[in-house]
Formats: sequence, C-alpha cells, structure tokens
Amino acid sequence: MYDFREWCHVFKLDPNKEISDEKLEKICESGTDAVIVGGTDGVTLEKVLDLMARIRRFTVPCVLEISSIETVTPGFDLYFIPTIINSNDPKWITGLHRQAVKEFGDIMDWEEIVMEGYCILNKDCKAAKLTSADSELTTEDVKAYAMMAEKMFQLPIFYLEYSGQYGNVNLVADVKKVLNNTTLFYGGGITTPEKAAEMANHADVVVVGNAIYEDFDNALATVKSVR
Ligand SMILES: CC(C)=CCC/C(C)=C/CC/C(C)=C/CC/C(C)=C/CC/C(C)=C/CC/C(C)=C/CC/C(C)=C/COP(=O)(O)OP(=O)(O)O
Ligand SMILES: O=P(O)(O)OC[C@@H](O)CO
Ligand SMILES: [Mg+2]
Repeated sequence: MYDFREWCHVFKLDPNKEISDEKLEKICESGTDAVIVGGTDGVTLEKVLDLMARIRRFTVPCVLEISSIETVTPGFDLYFIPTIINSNDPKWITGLHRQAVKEFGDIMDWEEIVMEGYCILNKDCKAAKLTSADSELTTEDVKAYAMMAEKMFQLPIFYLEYSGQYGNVNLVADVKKVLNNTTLFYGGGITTPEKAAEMANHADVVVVGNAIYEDFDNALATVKSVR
C-alpha cells in the first residue's frame, strides 16, 4: 500500500480546471509524493476519468478524494474519503458515507481507503459553504477536534483546510503538538516555496492546489522547498 505517512508534499488537481499536457507532466514528474484528484464543484465522472487517464501515464501515486458518490471509479491507487468533523450537517460527517457503503460496501477494498477528518477553517471557501462548516473556532476548539480525530475516532488523517487562504501558522503548530499517530495535512493558500516551507515546519503533509492554476512556476517550486 502507498504510505501517506511518509509523504510531505502533494499536489491537488481539480478535474473542473484545465491543465495542459506539458504542465501535467511537470507536476507528475516534480518529485511530489502524490497527486490528489479532487474538488468541490463541477466534478463529473467524465472529468475524473479523463484526468486519471492522463496522470496514469506517470508513476506518481494517484489518489481520488471523493466528493460525490457519482464520481467514484476504479483505477486509483488510493481513495481519500473526507468527513467534515466541524460540519453542522450530519450528511457531511457520516450521511453520504452510509449511502455509499450501502451501495459499494461489498466491493470496497478497505486497504485502498483512507479516511480524512477535515476541519475547514476558511468560512468563505466553497467547501465550508457546501458542508455548513462551523469555521468560527478557537485554537482550543481545533486542538480538541484534532484529539477527537486521533483518540476517539482513530482517523488516519487530520486535514486543516483553509482552501484559497493562507492559514494561521501558530494554530497549525499547536495542532501538530497534540497529534501522535494521525497524520496532519495542511492545505490552503500555499502560493510560494516560502509558504510551503513554513507550513511544512509543522504539518506532516502540505497540499498545493489553486497555485497550480494561478502561478504554475511558484507552485512547482514548492516541491523542493519542503524537502
Ligand atoms: C467502484 C469502485 C471503484 C468502488 C470503490 C469503493 C469506494 C472507494 C467507494 C466510496 C465509498 C464512500 C464511503 C464514499 C464517500 C461518499 C461521500 C460523497 C462522502 C462525502 C465527502 C465529502 C464530505 C465531501 C465534501 C466536499 C469536500 C470536503 C471535498 C474535498 C475537496 C476540497 C475541500 C476541495 C477544495 O475546494 P476546491 O473545490 O478546490 O475550491 P476552489 O475551486 O475554490 O479552489
Ligand atoms: O487550493 P489551495 O488553496 O492551495 O488549497 C489546497 C487544498 O487544501 C484544497 O482542498
Ligand atoms: Mg481548488
């Protein structure tokens, strides 16, 4: 099994955004630990399949981060399943998951499936709005969620999500201190190698998403900055 516990950098590619073959090759051959396919809106099965087939020309581990049941398809190395632990709506914590397991439970290969406990902290991002996340949290609240993720629910990943916004470095550092076994992912607003390095001082894995589409050269440069 691909071991995300050894990763420190991943790119997240959005099936709803266009990327040229040339740029995709640079991303996949960059030395990043994995490429995650995921996004919140406009993600269709056709777009997921197209992106998967293009990434599959390279050897980089390829992960589907599932955002809807309709876009689940075989062919990825791993499947990351978000559960939004600071959502006010149970649908996004266990509701959709129950429906999916009813549908796919018998054919699921649990070795390929990794649960992500998401804590969404940018109240203005699409994912926060979609999932009715309560993002007005103190550091103590977020630390409590992190401990719940690890100690109560034994989630393999705790994901601090600031999608589109560079987050609070001190908060990330404080959260890291309460985690022993659960891997800490940080994502949001990493647009330069310096920001990637700063967050990588604390988070186990940094995720670079939008910068791929907005400032490609700086996005690519984040890989080496976290090593
Ligand atoms: C046939 C086959 C291969 C079977 C495989 C078996 C398998 C893996 C089955 C799946 C079983 C299962 C339990 C699925 C989960 C079902 C599900 C839909 C769960 C809900 C997931 C969820 C909470 C989604 C919420 C949205 C979310 C948090 C998405 C994560 C991505 C994210 C935060 C992106 C950031 O936003 P972005 O879109 O990039 O924003 P911008 O456009 O502004 O950048
Ligand atoms: O798009 P950005 O802001 O880089 O965030 C990355 C990722 O955490 C999004 O789910
Ligand atoms: Mg995005």
